[in-house]
Amino acid sequence: MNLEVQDVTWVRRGTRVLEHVSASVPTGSVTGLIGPNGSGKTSLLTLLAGLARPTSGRVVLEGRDIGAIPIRERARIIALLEQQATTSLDLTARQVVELGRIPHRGRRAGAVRTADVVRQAMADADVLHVADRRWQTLSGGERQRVQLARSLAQQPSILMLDEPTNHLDLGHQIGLLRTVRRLGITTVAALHDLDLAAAYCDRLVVLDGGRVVAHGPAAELLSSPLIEHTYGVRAEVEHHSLAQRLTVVWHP
Ligand SMILES: Nc1ncnc2c1ncn2[C@@H]1O[C@H](COP(=O)(O)OP(=O)(O)OP(=O)(O)O)[C@@H](O)[C@H]1O
Repeated sequence: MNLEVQDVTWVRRGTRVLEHVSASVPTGSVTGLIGPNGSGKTSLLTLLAGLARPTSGRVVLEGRDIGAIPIRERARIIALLEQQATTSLDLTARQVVELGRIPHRGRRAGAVRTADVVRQAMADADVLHVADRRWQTLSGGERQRVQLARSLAQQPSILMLDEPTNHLDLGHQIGLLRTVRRLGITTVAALHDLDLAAAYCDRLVVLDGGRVVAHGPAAELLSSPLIEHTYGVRAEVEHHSLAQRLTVVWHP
């Protein structure tokens, strides 16, 4: 599923939160959105997920304007894991994950057993052991992983993740991004951790002030000038020979 942002500008309540943004999300790739707080990452994910319309420009999914795709059809294609995903309902973790199956309800073609899909999604997100716990009793990291399982249960072609590693310990941060890579779903993830972004993304798009200031292969894009210019932080970007990836060493 090819997804493209074409010269998008979005004005929200008088603020220009995205300006002339163009980007493409190649099928099967993991694209990282990086940039400082308020640079427009969540806004771009919101438009990519078709949850709002840009002021100008287009978001195009397989040649169709995303706004023209009916909500239920869109929900079978795209899952969005929001930054503060929550539920006010008194549900168990498993029931929260089952909500991901709603867009597929009543469909006979290729019917799969909901219970199997839900179990697999919970295994992938490492939350089977909390399946029967009430949502409200889960820790922040457990909730985050249950919401990931809910997105995976949606069986989307495209996965949007807004700061998915929030609340997660180091092992689960790595585990989540490895899982996403292993599943091979086309993914767009807003990330703050530049080491993780360099290690697990194929491509990076760098936003600053609502504009794309750099984009390219994750293995090459990060540099000292880019980090200093974008984040106002002096840092060295080194190739770690043992880990075989770029690492960012910042100066105090
Ligand atoms: N509903 C809204 N109405 C008006 N402006 C908004 C709205 N939501 C966000 N903004 C503004 O849009 C800009 C981009 O916000 P956005 O949440 O997309 O940034 P972000 O890069 O995801 O930030 P963070 O890293 O802090 O999550 C910010 O200036 C923000 O204040």
